[in-house]
Amino acid sequence: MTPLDPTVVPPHVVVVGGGPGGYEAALVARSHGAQVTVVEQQGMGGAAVLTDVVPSKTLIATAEWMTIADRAPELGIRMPDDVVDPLSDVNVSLATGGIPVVSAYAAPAQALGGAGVQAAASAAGTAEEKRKHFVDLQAVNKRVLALAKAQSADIRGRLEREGIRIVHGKGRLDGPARVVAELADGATEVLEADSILLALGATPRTLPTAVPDGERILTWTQMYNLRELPERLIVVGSGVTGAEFAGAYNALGSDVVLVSSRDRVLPGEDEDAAELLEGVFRSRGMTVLSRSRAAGAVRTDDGVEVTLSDGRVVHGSHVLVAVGGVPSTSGLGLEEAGVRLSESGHVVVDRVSRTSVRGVYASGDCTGVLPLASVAAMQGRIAVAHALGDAVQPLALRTVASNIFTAPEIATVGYSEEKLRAQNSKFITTTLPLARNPRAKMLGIKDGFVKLFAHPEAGVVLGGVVVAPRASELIFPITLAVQHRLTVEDVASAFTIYPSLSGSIAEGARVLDARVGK
Ligand SMILES: Cc1cc2nc3c(=O)[nH]c(=O)nc-3n(C[C@H](O)[C@H](O)[C@H](O)COP(=O)(O)OP(=O)(O)OC[C@H]3O[C@@H](n4cnc5c(N)ncnc54)[C@H](O)[C@@H]3O)c2cc1C
Ligand SMILES: NC(=O)c1ccc[n+]([C@@H]2O[C@H](COP(=O)([O-])OP(=O)(O)OC[C@H]3O[C@@H](n4cnc5c(N)ncnc54)[C@H](O)[C@@H]3O)[C@@H](O)[C@H]2O)c1
Repeated sequence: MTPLDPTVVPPHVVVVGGGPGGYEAALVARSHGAQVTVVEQQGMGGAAVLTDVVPSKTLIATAEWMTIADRAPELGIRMPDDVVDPLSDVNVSLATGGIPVVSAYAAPAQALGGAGVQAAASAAGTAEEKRKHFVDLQAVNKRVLALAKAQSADIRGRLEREGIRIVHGKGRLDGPARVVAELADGATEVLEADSILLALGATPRTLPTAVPDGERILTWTQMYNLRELPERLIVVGSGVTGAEFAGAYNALGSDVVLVSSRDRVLPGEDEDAAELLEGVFRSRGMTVLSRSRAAGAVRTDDGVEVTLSDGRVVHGSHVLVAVGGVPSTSGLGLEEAGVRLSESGHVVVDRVSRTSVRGVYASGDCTGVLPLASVAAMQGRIAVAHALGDAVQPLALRTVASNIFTAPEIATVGYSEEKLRAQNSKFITTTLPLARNPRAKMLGIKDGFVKLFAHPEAGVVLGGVVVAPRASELIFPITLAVQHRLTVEDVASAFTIYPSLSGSIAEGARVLDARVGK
């Protein structure tokens, strides 16, 4: 970015909202020489850091260890329960010299330290019952919240070090060039701005018939206050949020019922990946109620009752309502200032994040473009670059990589199969099941695949899907290929480690390369 002329008064950029759509932009504007104020009502990092991305992925990190532990017996690690019975008990003690055998769950528990997985051995009960003894949800959530708080403090510190002013309060527009911040003590502060960036984010959508009480009927932002593992968690909504929480709690040991309004979980995602995940969910004991809409939820004496629209009633100890988000755009003077909102309440923006008002930009979840932290940050960066007169590349969603943090994870980049078919594009594709990959066999991984799409004549990689543990890491070579329009030959000719999961990506590229031009 070109720095501003130091002899002129720097422009004042006011950012409303300190999530990824706001704070990244603030840093860019500052590095460009602008005077920058961020108005944030909750905490720096926004919902992404305080309630959404960071806490959910931290919780999932604990759940992931439990999933890994599930594979342990197949890898030759014996559970104390396998050996602790009246006859074998003595043998075990002798064989280990009297030292207690480390539980299959204990290895991850020790590595996790304070992450809430305990190594207590249970002599009896189902797998789920045993897990409950191992997961100390209070400790898990304590870690989750502490990590989120620390991350928020890090971001705040970084912004302050860069000379960005942070105003703790609720911002609203007063015309097209002024933000009024309502401060915690009831006072207001008026901020005149040369450019305004609205990075307002979204909040959980709730159903009027299932009002969250923070104890039994919960939104995802309230899940981290749970002190004990829910006996039976009903998750309403099988979008990414619902699927991630359902998978995590299932792995932690809750009995989970997933209420999915569609034919399959994860509507809009790669069909094969979604089907595989649903199969894995079911095989792990989760109940998936397909084509089932929740009509409402009420508390009972000892739990909750969710009524489905067809009249069926599902009983549980807790219900998580994960039915999407609502943009935080109402009551902030946006329309009064001329900012156009869509019917859903999202701020309408173009590809350089301009709203309908000159000098007012918007980024992130409040725009509804693609609700991902990475996209929010990119929109924010583009917005301030444009506002400060720099040359910008309009937002291109073709190369966005995303990941669903279930077990296995589902990572995608580039064109999806659905999109390629919908636009009648010519493409070739191949799917390599991970079960055939030597490293996967060694690791005991059976569920997953690598799928690639390429142009049939040019051989250019158009997109890909990886379903695997840590698919979020494995997708990167495909992202590079899509970003830089590499061909399947380029990918196939690069060395991969033997044995490695990424070997399947190169192998897939080789399969497609053999078909290019045929
Ligand atoms: C459970 C869950 C998990 C997710 N996991 C991932 C993931 O793994 N990876 C990923 O890329 N994305 C993930 N997302 C999506 C991601 O959280 C969002 O795309 C991202 O938070 C958007 O950033 P943002 O800056 O637009 O909004 P937010 O992060 O919501 O931040 C907006 C901020 O603005 C503040 N604000 C709003 N109005 C005002 C006002 N009037 N005045 C002052 N401040 C205001 C809010 O309090 C908030 O702090 C997840 C979402 C959910 C729900
Ligand atoms: N790992 C990640 O990157 C990640 C994680 C979570 C969320 N996100 C982002 O947040 C966005 C929103 O995801 P989300 O899952 O919160 O919302 P969503 O809108 O994608 O999914 C909500 C689901 O709930 C269903 N639903 C609505 N009402 C229902 C009812 N009464 N009964 C049963 N089902 C009902 C909808 O049909 C939909 O499938 C995603 O598009 C994603 O980009 C990303």
